[in-house]
Amino acid sequence: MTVREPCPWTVRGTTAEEYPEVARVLGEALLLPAETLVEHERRDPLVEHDRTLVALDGDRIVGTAASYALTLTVPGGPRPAAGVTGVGVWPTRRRRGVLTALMHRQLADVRARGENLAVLWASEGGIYGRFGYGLSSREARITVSRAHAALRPDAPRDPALTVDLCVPGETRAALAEVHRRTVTDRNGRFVRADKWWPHLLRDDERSRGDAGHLLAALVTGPDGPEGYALYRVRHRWDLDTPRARVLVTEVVTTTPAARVALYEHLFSRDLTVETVFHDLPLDDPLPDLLADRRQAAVTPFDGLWTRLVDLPGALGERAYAAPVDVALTVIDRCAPWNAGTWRLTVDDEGARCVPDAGPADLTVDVSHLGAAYFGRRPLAGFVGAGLVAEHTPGAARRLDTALYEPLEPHCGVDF
Ligand SMILES: CC(=O)SCCNC(=O)CCNC(=O)[C@H](O)C(C)(C)COP(=O)(O)OP(=O)(O)OC[C@H]1O[C@@H](n2cnc3c(N)ncnc32)[C@H](O)[C@@H]1OP(=O)(O)O
Repeated sequence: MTVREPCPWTVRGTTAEEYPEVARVLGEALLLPAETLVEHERRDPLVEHDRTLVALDGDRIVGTAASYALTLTVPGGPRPAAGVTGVGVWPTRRRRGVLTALMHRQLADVRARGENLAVLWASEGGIYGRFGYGLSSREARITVSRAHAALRPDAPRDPALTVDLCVPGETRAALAEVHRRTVTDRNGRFVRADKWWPHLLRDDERSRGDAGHLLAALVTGPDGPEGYALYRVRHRWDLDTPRARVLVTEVVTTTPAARVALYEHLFSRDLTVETVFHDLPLDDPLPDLLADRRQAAVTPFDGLWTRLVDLPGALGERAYAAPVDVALTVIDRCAPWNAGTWRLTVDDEGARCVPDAGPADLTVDVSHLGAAYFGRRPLAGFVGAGLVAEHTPGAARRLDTALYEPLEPHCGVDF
């Protein structure tokens, strides 16, 4: 894939005072009311203005790109990462290189901050590959009809657990505690700083849509909270027949029994016909817990895109499932410091990635290494597609074995 040369747009940082103008461009780009963005930000600040970039046409802002400083779970544990967000270009300035200019500057800034990775949720699948991002996770929407929601008799149940229905804002400390204990359970999750909660628990008319209030089902055991589910009920009657739906935005648990207690609570709401889990891990245990696993309708969707900002740093700070010694020629058109041949060695002394004179075992675009980073999108698949060149037979499989992670990644929060 070709990448434009960075175009001569001026890109600079911005300030909190300038946010209404940033929101004007971003809102128009994302088809959101700018005043809503500004109002949310005024009430519950989330934007990191010192990490927000704008592109200028004269003195007018025509493009924006921002990021959050995240502590992201990756194979081996939590690491600093840039959570890229707030990307938008004014409609009459598109396809003239504004985004390209923003992406180049942002990559350089992220690298200068010492963050080896950047991740994002893409509005469209065709945008970010050219900038070195690869789709690294798939998440799932799972729908279960109430008529077929019985769980297996041997699903783990704990009579010591209680489930209570709470106002989310009033039980935020318990939710945060449960989330904190589970953040390293899955790659792709990030430590949820306090400022995220008002956004995730927002319950105004806009966030409700045509559904009811946000509810928190909290599971508590003898030693305190063990899990929660956030959900709304969308009420419907079809003549004299109730047809409400339970819409679940998050399920977080510290034990299998707490998870079962929450599923049984969600499936037990009278007057409902089905439960829709908007974002679960692709390998969530829910289907296996059903008496008939085929009754779970699983729809995968794209999760995080990952970018190795500093390639030797990102590969060197990751944990591996097996030893490996492989030479990679890396193509990186946006981050020239990554381009060239590198030797990745994983042995008893740990992992290191250093420049190498070659010859290479594989030639790979940095976006495919980003896709493979969470250990669930094998490079062998890209070799099969003709997108990664394998010069040493078996090299991709050996690297995949080292990169392998047993669980699917799951971020769960579209930022
Ligand atoms: C992490 C997030 O915030 S995701 C949200 C992203 N924002 C949006 O979707 C808002 C609506 N869209 C926009 O604002 C703009 O169209 C953007 C930001 C997607 C692209 O901005 P532009 O300034 O037009 O991009 P730019 O001109 O730098 O294009 C670079 C290349 O990407 C391609 N490209 C740009 N947008 C798209 C797209 N949506 N789909 C496929 N290719 C695209 C261009 O064709 C160009 O290709 P080329 O170099 O081969 O000619």
